[in-house]
Amino acid sequence: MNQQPDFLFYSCAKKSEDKCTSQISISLFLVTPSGVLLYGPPGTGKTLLAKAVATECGLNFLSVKGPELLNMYVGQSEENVRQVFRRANAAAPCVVFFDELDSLAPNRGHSGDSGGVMDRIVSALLAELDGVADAADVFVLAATNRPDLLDPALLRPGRFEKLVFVGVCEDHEGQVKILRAVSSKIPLSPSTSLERVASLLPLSLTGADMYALVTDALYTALHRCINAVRAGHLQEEEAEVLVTEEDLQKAAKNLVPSVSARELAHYHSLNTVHR
Ligand SMILES: Nc1ncnc2c1ncn2[C@@H]1O[C@H](COP(=O)(O)OP(=O)(O)OP(=O)(O)O)[C@@H](O)[C@H]1O
Repeated sequence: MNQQPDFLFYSCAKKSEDKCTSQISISLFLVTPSGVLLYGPPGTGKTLLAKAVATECGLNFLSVKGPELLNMYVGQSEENVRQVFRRANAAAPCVVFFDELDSLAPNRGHSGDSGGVMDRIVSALLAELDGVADAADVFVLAATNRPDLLDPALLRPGRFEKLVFVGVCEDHEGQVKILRAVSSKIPLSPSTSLERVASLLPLSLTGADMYALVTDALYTALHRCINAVRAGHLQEEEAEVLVTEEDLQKAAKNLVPSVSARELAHYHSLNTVHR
């Protein structure tokens, strides 16, 4: 099964407004006792989505970055993997989320380490995943930017059987929703139209790019405010930082998408392979 990207883009931005997305997330779990693998370019909201799923389902959330489990001492990395599952069982009902899964479970025999350490970690992970399939209230989610590097045994039934592609936003409507979410804590001038700002954006931006855009506009507004106080045009106590539409438009002009067209095409080809 492969969910369409739209639901994923909007799931975080719309979390509080639209219960429909969370219902999709919940049903994703209810229909599958196995794990779900989120894959796609960096910064598209895979981690956010995993957190949103746990929150919406009212489950505990245990997040582990793959490289954190790697250890130089013999046998310790495998033990770290087993410990994560022990902690997940203790925290059940719980979502355990493995970020950067490719660093933990590369294709066996191709990882290039001399002692076969990575192979043993993958085997330990597979054994734990098989065990978790029997535990009704521990759900496994993982994310990767490189699904092509993963050990294929991970994708077999009962393990990460469901693959979900999380791509960039491909319409301005979706971009407005993400802009709204990432600017929710920023003082925007009331006349700002996020629709007009979104209409200037290329359709290849990740959520993280849009967060960078809004932060850039905030810095411009901050500098304006500081300069006005320094020049004596404003008293410090009456200075108010307000991000205007012009600030956002300027940031939009300077923004370079973090994922190139070539990389996007590569992810789309992977999406077709895993569909
Ligand atoms: N759909 C979205 N809605 C709102 N904000 C988003 C969205 N996607 C990304 N962001 C912003 O980008 C930041 C990074 O997102 P996140 O860490 O979830 O991406 P990721 O796909 O897990 O990245 P990586 O692959 O590098 O781990 C978030 O903290 C948030 O500010």
